[in-house]
Parts: sequence; structure tokens; C-alpha cells
Amino acid sequence: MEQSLISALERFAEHPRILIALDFDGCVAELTSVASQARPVPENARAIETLAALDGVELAYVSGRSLETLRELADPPAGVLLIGSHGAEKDLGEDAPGLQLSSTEEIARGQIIDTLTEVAADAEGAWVEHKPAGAALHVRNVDGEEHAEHVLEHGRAALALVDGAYIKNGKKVLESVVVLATKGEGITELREHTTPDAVLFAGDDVTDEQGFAVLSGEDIGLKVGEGETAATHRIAEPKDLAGVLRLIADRRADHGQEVRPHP
Ligand SMILES: O=P(O)(O)OC[C@H]1O[C@H](O[C@H]2O[C@H](CO)[C@@H](O)[C@H](O)[C@H]2O)[C@H](O)[C@@H](O)[C@@H]1O
Repeated sequence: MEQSLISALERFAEHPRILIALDFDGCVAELTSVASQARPVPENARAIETLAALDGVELAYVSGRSLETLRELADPPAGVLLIGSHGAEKDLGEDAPGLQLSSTEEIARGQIIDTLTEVAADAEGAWVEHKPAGAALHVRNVDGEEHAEHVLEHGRAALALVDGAYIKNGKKVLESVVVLATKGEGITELREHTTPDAVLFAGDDVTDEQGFAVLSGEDIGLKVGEGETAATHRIAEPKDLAGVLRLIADRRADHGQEVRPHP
């Protein structure tokens, strides 16, 4: 780990109240060709369990996954806050209505699913994930980079004809949603809800950049992997996240932060 990251984490860990917000795919979990098989890297899961039991630490997942899928795949410890569907769904531990689409949005969602399903039918290996606010066209299993990119282009062109369909680009995926929300809005809401002294957000993908964009001051943005980023720091791959999380936990233990029992 780079010294500049170690120093930033040491300062971060000393704040009385911190919020650690984590993207799921490509950050806590390795990317896989079968999306339903993604699971936290075991060392990450253990570090998350440890942090979730510490006083003054709020943990959150901020993911493009639906809340339902996120709960199933990430299996977060009790008390971890959840932002799903890139900010359109939330579970902040309070009774709140789930995502409600208007009838116009329901119609647009149906059109998105039909449109992307037609595109996928023409491309071997492509498949469509149905999501609460839209759908995602996956091309990770399409042979050839160029062919996969062509399928995504086809999807973008077809979606241009659907009223109320917003586009989000990701890794080997094209998502279309009827509710325009961002991870930045999700992190801002988490910040208002938990009132931390500083926030760490880690993520690997294009949509995570909107999360990095709302960080400032003592916050830490942590990009996982390669690519342009507005994040202040970087680690190479998901398994490196465990070291980051453990460093924060160890540092807080050194400073005598109390550990509270699991609820
Ligand atoms: O915000 P995230 O938690 O990173 O979720 C983003 C999307 O992740 C999933 O797709 C990505 O991961 C899959 C499993 O590793 C991979 O097969 C796919 O190519 C990636 O794009 C998920 O399926 C999407 O719904 C999420 O929006």
C-alpha cells in the first residue's frame, strides 16, 4: 500500500465518527462472468464484520445492484446501511417505502426490458438483468472485445427510442433506468443520515465517479483498479481492500475506541 494512502487512512481512522461506503462488484467482490455468483472476497467480508462492530463506525454498501440482490450476495452484517440501484433504492435502517415507480415509469421500464432483450437475442453470450428501476445488458460473455462493444452500441441506439430511459455505462454492461439517481446522491444522503466527521468511499466503475465527486476535505476516495478517476487514492484490486479496512480497524483499536457487541 502506498505511504500516502497509509497516512490518509491513519488520519481518517482517528476521527470520532467515520462512514465507510463500499461499492460491491469489482470492489468488495471480484468481477465474475456469472453475476449471480459474485461474493465478497473472504478477507474483505471478515474486515467488514470487524468494522461493523466498532463504535463510531458506520458502514454502507453503495451499489448498482438492486437492494434485494445486494442483501443476498453481499450478506452484510446487521446495521450496514444499503444504497442500491445506483442510488434509486435505499435501506437506511428505518421503515421507508421501497422504490415506487409511476405508471409512466413502469411502462418505460417494460420497454427497456423488451428493447434490451431483443438486442441480447441477436448476440451470443449477451443477457439481460431485470432490475427494479430498469434493466442491464451484459456482454462479459460475448466473444471478442469489438463484438461486445458493438452489442453495447446497438443497445444504446435502441434505447434512444425509449421515452424516459436514462443510460448508465459500466464494465461490460449497459444499464438503462427510469429513475435518475446517482451514487453521489446516495453518499450525500448517507452523510446526512450518519453525520460522520469524514467519509471513505471505495469503488471501481464509471458510476462510482459520481460518488468520488461528492467527497471533500478529510474524505477519502479510493479507486479500485485502473482507469481515470477523481478519487484521491488507488488500490490495484478487490483483495487489496481488506488491508485498507484492517488498517482502519487496527488504528481505531490502538486508540482505544470501544467495541460494541453485535446487535
Ligand atoms: O455498483 P456495483 O456494486 O459495482 O454494481 C455494478 C453492477 O454490477 C454487476 O455487474 C458487474 O459485475 C458482474 C459480476 O462480477 C459482471 O459480470 C458484470 O460484467 C459487471 O458489469 C451487476 O450485475 C449490475 O446490476 C450492477 O449494476
